[in-house]
Amino acid sequence: MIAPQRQPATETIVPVALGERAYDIVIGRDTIETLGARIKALRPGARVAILTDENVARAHLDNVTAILTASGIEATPIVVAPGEGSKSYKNFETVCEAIIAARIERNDLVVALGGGVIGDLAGFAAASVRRGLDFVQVPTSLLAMVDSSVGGKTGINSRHGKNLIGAFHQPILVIADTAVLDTLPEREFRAGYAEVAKYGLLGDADFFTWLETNWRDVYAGGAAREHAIAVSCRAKAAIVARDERETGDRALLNLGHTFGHAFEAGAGYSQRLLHGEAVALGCVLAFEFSERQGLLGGNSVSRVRAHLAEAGLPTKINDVQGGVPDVDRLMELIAQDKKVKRGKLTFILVRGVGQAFVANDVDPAAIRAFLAEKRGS
Ligand SMILES: NC(=O)c1ccc[n+]([C@@H]2O[C@H](COP(=O)([O-])OP(=O)(O)OC[C@H]3O[C@@H](n4cnc5c(N)ncnc54)[C@H](O)[C@@H]3O)[C@@H](O)[C@H]2O)c1
Ligand SMILES: O=C(O)C(=O)C[C@@H](O)[C@H](O)[C@H](O)COP(=O)(O)O
Ligand SMILES: [Zn+2]
Repeated sequence: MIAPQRQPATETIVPVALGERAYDIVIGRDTIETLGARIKALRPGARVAILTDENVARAHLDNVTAILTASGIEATPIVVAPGEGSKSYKNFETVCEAIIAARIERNDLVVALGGGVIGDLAGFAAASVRRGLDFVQVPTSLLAMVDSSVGGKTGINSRHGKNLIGAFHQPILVIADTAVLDTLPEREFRAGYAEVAKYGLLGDADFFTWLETNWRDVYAGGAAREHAIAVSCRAKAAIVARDERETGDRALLNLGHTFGHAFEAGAGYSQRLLHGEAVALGCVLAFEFSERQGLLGGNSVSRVRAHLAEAGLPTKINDVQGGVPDVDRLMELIAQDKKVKRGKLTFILVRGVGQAFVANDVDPAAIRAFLAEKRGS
């Protein structure tokens, strides 16, 4: 029986149906209050290491520690610098050593308290220390709530490209407390919205239409925001449940990412271009490229561009602070994408809004010419 300290007003539970690796995503205001009780119910007697970053620690670490302490759970905090640069070999070592030093053992847990950077880093450390520790995701950014905390992709970046070192390692629980978003900077919220819109673009035209009408309410908070988070989590959970390790249509979740990841790497994994911003731009380019390939007509491209731009996201290469690398470097980065097989490029292309598909063997010359035109070189 789970007895939370303070009962959240409403909570939505989205199950991720992965057999013996199944878990719940618990969504709603104040759901973080249930963290201690839920951990106790899932892993009685476990101690935890909480990985977080400096910004999230300032806003939420004391509260989370108090919630765990109230349930009799001993917690050791590990705090890293904020930002994409923290998904590095150096931090991976620091975090693994800190988990080991805290004597987190196989019956214990790692808690990822933060955005996608913390979730990816904590998950990879948990997958690796003592050959695998369980972990809990407590996402604190919109992006982490709708995407990175779900599905078990964990990892760090390489100079050759994004997320090239990592593991599939599912969390045992995800607690997405929407109240935590009250402290999230606006630019970060907008970046997370790109991944929300992605679900509409890749497979749910009605959701995209709903977002076109209701996005301001999603930004404002309240019921529309919780609805958008729940729809996104349901979409991701369904895809992950049928293709956990991306042997098939999980790749749809990569819409916009092949272009986007190359731009992020090109920006040195810096604040010049956030992941969600790169995804927004990448989605527009995926629609434009698909149109160029004769795959879609009508007003889809202008619709997608207009919506993402009005939501405050970059939609043109010129929107990237400091620009993007030259085409040779972009093609080098794209060649390292994890979807590449024997040198053949895979892109997620579209036949319309909500109609994405996995295109294998996309002509590199066509991508190169398209990028050269788009960056004006
Ligand atoms: N594993 C996956 O399936 C998956 C999916 C999507 C993205 N990702 C990864 O996620 C990362 C991006 O995640 P992100 O956008 O959350 O970035 P992030 O983790 O850098 O967090 C964004 C920023 O907001 C701050 N922050 C987070 N929550 C806050 C809060 N509640 N209050 C105040 N500040 C807060 C952080 O300190 C950081 O500065 C990328 O590395 C991307 O590759 C992974
Ligand atoms: O969960 C997935 O699968 C995704 O592709 C979600 C993406 O939003 C996310 O950015 C993911 O980390 C990208 O995966 P990668 O395999 O291209 O690194
Ligand atoms: Zn992403």
